[in-house]
Amino acid sequence: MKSVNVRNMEIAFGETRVLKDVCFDVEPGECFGLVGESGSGKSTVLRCLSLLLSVWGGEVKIGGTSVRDMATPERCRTLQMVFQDPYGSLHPRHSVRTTLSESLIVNRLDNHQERMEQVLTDVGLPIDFLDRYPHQLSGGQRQRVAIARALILEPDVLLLDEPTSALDVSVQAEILNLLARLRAEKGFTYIMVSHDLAVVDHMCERFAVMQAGRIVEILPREAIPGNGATDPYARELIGASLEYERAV
Ligand SMILES: Nc1ncnc2c1ncn2[C@@H]1O[C@H](COP(=O)(O)OP(=O)(O)OP(=O)(O)O)[C@@H](O)[C@H]1O
Repeated sequence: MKSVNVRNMEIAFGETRVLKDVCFDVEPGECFGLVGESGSGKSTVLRCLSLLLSVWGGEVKIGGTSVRDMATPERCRTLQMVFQDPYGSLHPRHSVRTTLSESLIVNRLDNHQERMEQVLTDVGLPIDFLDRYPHQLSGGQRQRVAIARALILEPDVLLLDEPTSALDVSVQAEILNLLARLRAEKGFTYIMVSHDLAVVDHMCERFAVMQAGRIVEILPREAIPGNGATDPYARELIGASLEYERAV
């Protein structure tokens, strides 16, 4: 299990400063949430962390090593990302076998068939799904394949960018339960972006509230039910979510 330490992360697109002095620490094996209004910079934090965006200021350490000091194969085996949209993130003409074996080939791992069968079993899919294509899968099954693709390199840290928000409500709980089970079994550290505080309450030990590129408060999940936030924006966000839940 590995810790994640983010220090003074900042990035600008043109003249617009999108992240400003973002700092947080995630314990080994913890699930840490990022919440906040649309455009506050949550996904950008994950994209900087994973070096999908490379030109940013500050430092990220995973298990004490700076992500910038890791060679690409080491970084891929340390940190993987699962995206919101399982339709967009899988290549439509690649079978599940091709999708999973690509990472194994690039990272020069052996025992492909055994690893692919194990990872499909881990995400609760039958082994004969290896020969299916994305259009032959439901939304939930596609997201399971996307999770399998992230898991097959046996990373320490998973970055989850709204992993259930593109799915039907009935499937969301299944995927969240799968992610919770995998964390318990494999000791992953999760950083999870969500706009849904009920999901954060279910999954995360702590969460950061972001507004306009800054973290305004870091709270334990226990702060949600009684709205224990002190920052005015964080109080407003939690208050609105509690009100919504009472109304539905
Ligand atoms: N490559 C880019 N070029 C220019 N601006 C960008 C780029 N990527 C993100 N932004 C801007 O940065 C800001 C933060 O975007 P980001 O996607 O991180 O927000 P978010 O909090 O994840 O929002 P949402 O909840 O809607 O996904 C937005 O104003 C967005 O338009």
